[in-house]
Amino acid sequence: MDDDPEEGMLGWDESVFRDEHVLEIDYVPEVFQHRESQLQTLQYALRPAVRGNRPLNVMVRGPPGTGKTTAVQKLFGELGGQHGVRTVRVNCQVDSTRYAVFSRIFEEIFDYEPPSSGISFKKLFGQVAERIADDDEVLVVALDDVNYLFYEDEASDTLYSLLRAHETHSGAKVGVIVVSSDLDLDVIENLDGRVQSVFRPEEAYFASYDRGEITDILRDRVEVGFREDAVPTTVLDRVAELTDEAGDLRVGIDLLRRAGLHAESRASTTVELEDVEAVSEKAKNIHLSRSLRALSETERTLVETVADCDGEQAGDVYDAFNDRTDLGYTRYTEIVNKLDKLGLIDAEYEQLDGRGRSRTLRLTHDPEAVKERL
Ligand SMILES: Nc1ncnc2c1ncn2[C@@H]1O[C@H](COP(=O)(O)OP(=O)(O)OP(=O)(O)O)[C@@H](O)[C@H]1O
Repeated sequence: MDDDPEEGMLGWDESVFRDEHVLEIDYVPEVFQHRESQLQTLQYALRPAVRGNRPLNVMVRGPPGTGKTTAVQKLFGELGGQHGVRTVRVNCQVDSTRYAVFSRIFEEIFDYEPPSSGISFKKLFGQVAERIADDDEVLVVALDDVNYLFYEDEASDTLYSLLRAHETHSGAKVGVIVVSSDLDLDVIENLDGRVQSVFRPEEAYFASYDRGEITDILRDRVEVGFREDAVPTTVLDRVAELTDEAGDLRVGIDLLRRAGLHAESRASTTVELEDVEAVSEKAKNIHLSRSLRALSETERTLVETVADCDGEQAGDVYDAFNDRTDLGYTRYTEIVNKLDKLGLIDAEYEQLDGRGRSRTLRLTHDPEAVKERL
């Protein structure tokens, strides 16, 4: 029929997907390949907790999309079933002060929010510490995206309170996992001496996946997420290639989902290369959003400034940045280098006629797409 609204689409009951949910961003995968040594480090550090003792602290680092949060979720899933262990994951982008972190821990422990009428930190802390000491529980706190606590200058105080809880409440045993994708942030060096002496974490480094690893991981997703034979190897390989270029596994997972939806929209029961190409720009933006989200206020201001002065020389961009922030040239150069390393800008030296060399700053993404996400 000419005017059939479903013409050109798969029917509502047909799909390329077997379980689309596994391609959603908050899905915790059943199979977690290529992170064995990192999981071992975490297990080694947390093992004492299962025996009722204070665990070792851990610092989890590595570029975006390398499985850091997933590793913590998997481990907490296992530990949460153990008697006498309490695990709490705090997203520090949402809870970026010591008070907010402890409110979140309070809520997890008591199953209700602390009174919003503003109880003092001392009281909030006291109730949390008393409860775990009384229940003889070991508390393991993961501070995910811990860089936000540093931006707010709350990291030392937060860690200090967590790691020294036993001094005011004997029997309160707490271990901390800090998670950060900010590779420039030297977590330890930025802490007060009084915290450094008690923190001393084990390190678990999550390196970027190589092309083969990306393909393995995406193949697992395809197997559970798509109907048999819906995604040919050529398509999987192309998705892996684009994911490798973007350097973030999220891009690959999003690309698979979008390509599947695109195939359905043209009434195909198999995903083809044309579906991948049609959605690849959109999928890359998921990495852009994630990268921008992890930046501090000042770093974002510089991204915005570069968006406004795209292709201009570093000195001119600095003048515009300085107008907005009042920051000096040294700090400016540090941020330029960081954004360059993160792949958000290209800072390339160019020869100026007879005037030596200067860096030219360009965004690596479309300035409008960047501004929309700031
Ligand atoms: N080894 C793996 N196997 C299966 N899926 C994975 C693996 N590593 C990462 N993923 C998937 O990739 C996505 C990003 O992973 P995750 O959030 O754990 O990364 P991250 O290192 O914490 O990133 P960020 O630093 O940006 O927060 C998630 O959807 C996750 O399911």
